[in-house]
Amino acid sequence: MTGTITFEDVGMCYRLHRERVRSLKEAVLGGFRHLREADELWALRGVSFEVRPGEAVGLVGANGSGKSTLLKLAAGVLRPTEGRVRVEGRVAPIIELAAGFDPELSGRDNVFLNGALMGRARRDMARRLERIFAFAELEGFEDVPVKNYSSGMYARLGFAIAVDVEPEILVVDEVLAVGDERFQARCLERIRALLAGGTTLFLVSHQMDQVAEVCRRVLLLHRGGVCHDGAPADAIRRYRELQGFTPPPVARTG
Ligand SMILES: Nc1ncnc2c1ncn2[C@@H]1O[C@H](COP(=O)(O)OP(=O)(O)OP(=O)(O)O)[C@@H](O)[C@H]1O
Repeated sequence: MTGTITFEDVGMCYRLHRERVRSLKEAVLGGFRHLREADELWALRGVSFEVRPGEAVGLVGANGSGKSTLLKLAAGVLRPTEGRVRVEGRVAPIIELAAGFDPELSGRDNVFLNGALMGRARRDMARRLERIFAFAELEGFEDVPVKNYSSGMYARLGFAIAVDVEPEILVVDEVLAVGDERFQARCLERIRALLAGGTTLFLVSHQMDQVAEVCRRVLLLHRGGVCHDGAPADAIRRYRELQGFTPPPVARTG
């Protein structure tokens, strides 16, 4: 069904190349060369779940637990080493700053580039240009190469493009944290409007209040596996337990 994301026993293994200096004896005998060793790192292993059309699912976990890797698999940017990822519907990924952007090109040309990456015709994107720059509040920056944008401006443009193309699945990685508070509020408002229209949302965030506000279900990742899948309050409590974190007491007034 359109808007569905299915992971079946998914594993993702990265190859890491590490440089190791040989011992003095090895170096003298073999010449001063660095030895390259290939190590495997399983960022995800045995991950299975299904996100149904119109669901708003949060993804939380400590740094390095595999959240971005999981989103990149859902967005089709990565292919799993093992298992199966099935995505039915048009995905608009807002993955990481500058993903899908060419820094040398102008903001306008990057809109066309991003549109093409999401399978949109140039004519279609031309029709959307003005609205995209208006939502991003970047009028006047259409012809500036995006390498001269600030990180917040990048994030604004990326978000504005993704939400304008009416995606069936919106995949959002942490970018909301980059925009200023007012822009974050506008992004959340737009996300809610898309959810009301039936868009599926997959959201990574370290801001637990944001996750609890937008999502009805949360997956908690721990060392590359899903260790909780359920109501946001329970997942957030487990997450904090795993981190050994107790939120500070709320200050009382009056
Ligand atoms: N391109 C890559 N090559 C090698 N290892 C990688 C690559 N990308 C991620 N990793 C490793 O995979 C693991 C999971 O990384 P990932 O970025 O998915 O975590 P994350 O939960 O999104 O972290 P964060 O909260 O810091 O963004 C980490 O150990 C990381 O070092």
